[in-house]
Amino acid sequence: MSNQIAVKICGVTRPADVDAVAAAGARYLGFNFFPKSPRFVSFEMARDLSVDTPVGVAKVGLVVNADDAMLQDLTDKVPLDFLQLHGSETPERVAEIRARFGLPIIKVVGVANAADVNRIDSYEAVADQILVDAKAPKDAILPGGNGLAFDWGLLAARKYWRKPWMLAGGLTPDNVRQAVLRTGARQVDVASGVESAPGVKDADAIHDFVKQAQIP
Ligand SMILES: O=C(O)c1ccccc1N[C@@H]1O[C@H](COP(=O)(O)O)[C@@H](O)[C@H]1O
Repeated sequence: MSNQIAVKICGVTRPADVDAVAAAGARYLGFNFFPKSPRFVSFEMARDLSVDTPVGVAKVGLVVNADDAMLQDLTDKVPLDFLQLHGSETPERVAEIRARFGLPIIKVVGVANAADVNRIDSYEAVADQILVDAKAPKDAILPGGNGLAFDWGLLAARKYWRKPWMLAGGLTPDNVRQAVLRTGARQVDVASGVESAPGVKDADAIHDFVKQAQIP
């Protein structure tokens, strides 16, 4: 039976992580190309991990305000299914990347208040999916992957967009069920919440997360 709530496990770095993601029944895995992340992988590492990834698991490349040269090199070297834009890319830049590199785009919008939720509207026409994440604190080194949740109540009035969307930010095996029930999300994404240490994925936690995300 396929999982009704699609799960993305972001920031895999080892072949064992790919195996754990596939065994748990997650729909997507993410390779993180942001150099300051503890989950960073080189293009070569991601290409090797891609070979191990079963066809039923979509490979997402996470980049932050990447320029065309970086994206060209990335898409030449790594067989990705999606690009996840986790920076301050404008709707115009999202449309440009989508047209130039020919991959579906997951655009991340960081949310801390109702105005941030309204910003999602401007990306609906240009992105293939929206990822609603907690907005990173101003002094944070990472624009995501900080294990911070936002007030899910902010989505109460506006959780139905025309494009598929994912919920992210501080999700764990312990809170993902509540998050799905509170927000109506059909897709969820996690990085730090399934790790034993920053950048080190835990197979049991991945399994638990995917299981807990499913509403009986
Ligand atoms: O995980 C990272 O290191 C990271 C770095 C830069 C941008 C985004 C990053 N991760 C993404 O952040 C969200 C939420 O992460 P968490 O579950 O709260 O740890 C997730 O979408 C990752 O894709």
